[in-house]
Amino acid sequence: MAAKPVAGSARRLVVLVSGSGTNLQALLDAVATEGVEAYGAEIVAVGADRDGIEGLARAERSGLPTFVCRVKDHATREEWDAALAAAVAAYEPDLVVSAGFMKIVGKEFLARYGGRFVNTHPALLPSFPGAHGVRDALAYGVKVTGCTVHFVDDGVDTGPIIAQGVVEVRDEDDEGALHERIKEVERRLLVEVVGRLARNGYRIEGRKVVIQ
Ligand SMILES: Nc1nc2c(c(=O)[nH]1)N[C@@H](CN(C=O)c1ccc(C(=O)N[C@@H](CCC(=O)O)C(=O)O)cc1)CN2
Ligand SMILES: NCC(=O)N[C@@H]1O[C@H](COP(=O)([O-])[O-])[C@@H](O)[C@H]1O
Repeated sequence: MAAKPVAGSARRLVVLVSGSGTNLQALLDAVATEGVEAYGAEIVAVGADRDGIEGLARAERSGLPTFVCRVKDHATREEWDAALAAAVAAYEPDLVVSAGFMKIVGKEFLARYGGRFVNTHPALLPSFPGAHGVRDALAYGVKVTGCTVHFVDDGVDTGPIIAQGVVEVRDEDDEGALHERIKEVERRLLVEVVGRLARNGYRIEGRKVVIQ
C-alpha cells in the first residue's frame, strides 16, 4: 500500500458518507481513543453526496474538513464521478472508506482508488448486494445475516472480501431493528479492519485479501 504519512507512519483516510454517520463516528472515536499512531490512521476529510446529513455534522464537530459532491450538480454521472475523485484526491488519502456512502462510483474514481477503496455493506456478500441489503435479506427469510467489509471494484458489492460479521435474524425483526443490530457489529468490524489495513499493510491476490 502506498504511504503518505500524516504523523509518523499513520495512513491518511478520507471517509465518504450519505446518512447518519455512526460508522464514521466509530472510526473517529477509535482514532481519538487510541491515538493516531497507535491506531495507524488519521481521518483527514469527510465527503458526502448530499447536504444536511448527520454524518457531515459529526465531521464538523470533530473539526474535520468536509466536502459535498452531488450528482445533480454535474451534467453527467461520469462528470460527477471525476469530480468526486478530484475532491477526494485533494486530501491525498492512502485509503478511502465508504461508510454508508449510497452512490456507485465509476471508472475515474476506481482508476485512482481501486485497491484502496473500502466499503462496508449490511449483509453477508455475495448475498443481498445493493442499496437495500437488510430489507432484501429479511424478505428472503434468511436466519443469519450480517455485514461485509470489502474492497470496491467496478461491480456493485462484488469486490474482494476483507472481513465479515454474523448477526442472527429474530422472528420479530423489522428492517430497522435488524439494521441496528447489524450496525453494532459493523462498527466494531470496520474499526478493526481499517486499523489492521493501515497498521500492517495488505495485498490483494485475486479475490483474496491478505493483511500482512
Ligand atoms: N463501483 C462501486 N461503487 C460502490 C460500491 C461498489 O461495490 N462498487 N459499494 C457502495 C455502497 N453500496 C453498498 O454497499 C451501495 C450504495 C448505493 C447503491 C445504489 O444503488 N445507489 C444508487 C442511488 C441510491 C441513492 O442515492 O439512495 C446510485 O448510485 O445511483 C448500491 C450499493 C459504494 N459505492
Ligand atoms: N449498500 C450500502 C449500505 O447499505 N450501507 C450501509 O449504510 C449504513 C450506514 O450507517 P451509518 O450512516 O450510521 O454509518 C451501514 O449499515 C452501511 O453498511
